[in-house]
Amino acid sequence: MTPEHASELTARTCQLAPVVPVLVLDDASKAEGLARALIAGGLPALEVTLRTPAALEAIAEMAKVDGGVVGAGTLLTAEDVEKAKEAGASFGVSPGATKRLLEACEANDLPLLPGAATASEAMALLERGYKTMKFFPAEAAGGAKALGSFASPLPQIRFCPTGGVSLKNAPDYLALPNTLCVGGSWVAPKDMIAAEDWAGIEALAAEAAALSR
Ligand SMILES: O=C(O)C(=O)C[C@H](O)[C@H](O)COP(=O)(O)O
Repeated sequence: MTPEHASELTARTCQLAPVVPVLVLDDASKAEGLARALIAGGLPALEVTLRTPAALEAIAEMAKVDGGVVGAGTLLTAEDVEKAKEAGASFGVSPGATKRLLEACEANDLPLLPGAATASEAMALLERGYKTMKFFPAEAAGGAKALGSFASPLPQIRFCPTGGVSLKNAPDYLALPNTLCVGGSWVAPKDMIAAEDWAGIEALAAEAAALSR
């Protein structure tokens, strides 16, 4: 998969809703209920981070749920890419970008939303053909003000800011010309997942889905 094609596909995924939930699952048995709640609330694109032993099984469970598009987050290695693809991930997300990771995603046809925090990192990805990127760590890297400043010199790049994004500050990012959506974990709190509070999570999702772009 070329970087250009990957960016077209990840841009489409980012445009499904204003927010892409960033999910950390410790128990794969919660995956289906969580996916159904988020999709019912209006957030079909789901990023399951590869930070727990349950993550790959959770991706496989979520991939079976109609109406969703499940991706793998926190991709760090070529092995992560291969396992995520095998589990049924439709896209990948990474906190940064290395040559090996980019090569693995391109070779395994996994559309990647690669992370970038600076103009130089964004330029290096652009040079390779990526035009849709994650701005991470968003708040720590300067927030909406910093991301907005990329729009003039780098107008061809669109971003999904994640890292410290919340319902409160999401509108600042979504108002930017170079932001497609935001990513955040606030819509699926660990305690609500553990309690299987699917109605509560659906309500958080609906609140996020109502954010205007
Ligand atoms: O590791 C990745 O590939 C990521 O996607 C990083 C996550 O987007 C952020 O860690 C989410 O940050 P919070 O929403 O503040 O919890």
